[in-house]
Amino acid sequence: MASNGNGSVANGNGTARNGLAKIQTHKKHNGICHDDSGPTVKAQTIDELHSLQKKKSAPTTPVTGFQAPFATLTEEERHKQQLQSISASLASLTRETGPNLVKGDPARKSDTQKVTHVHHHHVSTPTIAVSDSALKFTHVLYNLSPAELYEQAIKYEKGSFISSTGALATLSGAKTGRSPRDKRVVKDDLTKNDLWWGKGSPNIEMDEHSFMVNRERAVDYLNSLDKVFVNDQFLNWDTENRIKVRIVSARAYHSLFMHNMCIRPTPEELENFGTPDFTIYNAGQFPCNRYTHYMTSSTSIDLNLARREMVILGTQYAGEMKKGLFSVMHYLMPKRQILSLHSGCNMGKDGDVALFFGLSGTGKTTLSTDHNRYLIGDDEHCWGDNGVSNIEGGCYAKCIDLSREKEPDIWNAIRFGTVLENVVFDEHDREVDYSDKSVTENTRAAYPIEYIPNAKLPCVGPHPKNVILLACDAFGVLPPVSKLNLAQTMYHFISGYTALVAGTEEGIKEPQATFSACFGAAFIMLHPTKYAAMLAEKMQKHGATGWLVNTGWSAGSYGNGSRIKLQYTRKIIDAIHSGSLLNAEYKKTEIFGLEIPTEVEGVPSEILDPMNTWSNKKAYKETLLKLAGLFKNNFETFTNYKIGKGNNNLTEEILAAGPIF
Ligand SMILES: Nc1ncnc2c1ncn2[C@@H]1O[C@H](COP(=O)(O)OP(=O)(O)OP(=O)(O)O)[C@@H](O)[C@H]1O
Ligand SMILES: O=C([O-])CC(=O)C(=O)O
Ligand SMILES: [Ca+2]
Ligand SMILES: [Mn+2]
Repeated sequence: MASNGNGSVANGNGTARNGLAKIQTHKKHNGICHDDSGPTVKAQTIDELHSLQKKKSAPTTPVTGFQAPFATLTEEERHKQQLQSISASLASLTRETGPNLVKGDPARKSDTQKVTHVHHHHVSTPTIAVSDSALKFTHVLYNLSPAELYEQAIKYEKGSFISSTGALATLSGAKTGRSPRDKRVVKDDLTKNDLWWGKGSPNIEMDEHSFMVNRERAVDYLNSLDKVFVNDQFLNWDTENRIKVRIVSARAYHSLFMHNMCIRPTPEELENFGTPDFTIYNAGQFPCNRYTHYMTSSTSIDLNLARREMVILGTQYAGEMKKGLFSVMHYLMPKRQILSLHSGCNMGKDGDVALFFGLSGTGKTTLSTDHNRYLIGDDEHCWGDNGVSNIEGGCYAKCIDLSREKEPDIWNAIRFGTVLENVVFDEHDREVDYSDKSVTENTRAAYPIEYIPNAKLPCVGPHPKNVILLACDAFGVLPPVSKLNLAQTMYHFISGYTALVAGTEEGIKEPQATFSACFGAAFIMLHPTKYAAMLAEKMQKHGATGWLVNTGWSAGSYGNGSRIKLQYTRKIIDAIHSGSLLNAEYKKTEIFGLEIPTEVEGVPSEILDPMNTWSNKKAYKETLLKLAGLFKNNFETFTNYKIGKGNNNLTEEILAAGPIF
């Protein structure tokens, strides 16, 4: 076929042979057609073009004078120090030479060339490599940004996808929740008298040697990889009691999760980071060795307080890192007379602070995320002499049955940067189906706290006015709200009650009572009475009021009744915050002796006394007695302990504040 010289194929009369109009192109006077007439790119080769795309991050540390330890160093020296610090973290403790570290992605040649001369800190003069691992390089991906971590996850981690709203949807593997029975704590001269051991304690002992075996296993695994992720971040918004943490992990998912959940350092803070106070080695893809003493499964989460280290083997569930660090805070903070709390926390416009205690799934995140109040944090706090501070830099919300209408702020936080764990989505449009439990019921979203529009930054506040204890009572006999005196607050705090529903699919199942001291027995390190005494002292000193809120069932147990509407629970919480509930009219319930209001604005009065909502009064009474018996049995282990110092009679009052029948 002939061409007419300007590139289009046509017959002589301006109409293409198939009858379509002739394609008009710009005709330059020399008769040559150009692809376009716009400005051209300032590159001669494709590599050059790509190099234009990214500009170097701006230098972050202004030279501020001699108070900053790194200020006199060149950027290159600073990088070298950082790498040496990381190399020290990753060093095997049994070999002469540590890993050779390189900053950057091994897939990118230009990154690799940046720093190839940094060697292990032990090695100042060249030595003969004694093992193959000493010959290879480990690439360190240090404090990557969410965008970089997305790229890593999507390129290299199966099961990573971008959801329709921009979140990173991923899978945590075989474990979709924490493994408390696989937690081990090194028992040594330091911890044997300090910590809570034995019945009811979450601290299952291991010896130092077994810890080192697991540590070496994790470090060798991590060093065998082409690359590891390193996060250097902070815990605790109270800057005087801030802890520097380093997380070494093998997955971009883990790095992004911790980026969101810990406090993110500013570039300046990062450059002056120095040596971490605590290090996590997350080798979760790799199992522990069951021939190792104290190992009872392939999963082990090991805490060594003396070494300030934690090792994770055999579970990729990211919550282990979050809650592992929380355990560390439960040890370190009380030593400084600061109370660590498994609670949410928010603040009203007038500065009134509320704490929300409760076990998993009782509503800490849901109820502390309140559009009319400032969010201080959703899960882990400290209460010290200056007030409260959040330990974390992010939130970890349950997603099952999440709806835009009921929880708009959480819904809107699920966007670019958020980690979405174990959710199910449409294969084409990536719309998440929050009702789908195919992978697990424990679907989760981890997002930075700034994603909540009314987050209080920095996340600190004054002393709490209200202390709200949340229980999801699947028996349906606890009132939706009761006002507690101090002894009752302590009784319920130490009991740490909630009821879970065993099986949600196969029809009616018996609810199961869970008692977890301080609403967080899985994370506390000292005896529960130590935390209880501190809470009592602080509540008394600052005049805080205690409340018990049942976010669980009404009008019958699970199977007959139904969960109290979130809308009603929110009204109850509103009335607590505003102070109006303090002045309501109260009556006392039988057995539990709880003070219940007769009216709450926006809540049908008949549901305030659970007895009214049960059609079968006999069944109500039986269930109430059954639950009271469970409380009594559980509390027996605490009857031999004294709460607080001196000859106060709080201990007796607390014992008397339980159910009487
Ligand atoms: N009346 C209610 N009050 C509070 N939450 C409710 C209520 N009814 C249903 N829910 C649901 O219960 C769940 C409460 O979970 P939430 O994430 O707040 O738990 P959590 O206490 O923060 O636990 P975790 O410590 O595991 O993060 C949410 O999915 C919420 O939608
Ligand atoms: O730790 C987790 O996996 C989630 C959580 O907040 C809890 O269980 O209290
Ligand atoms: Ca939560
Ligand atoms: Mn929690």
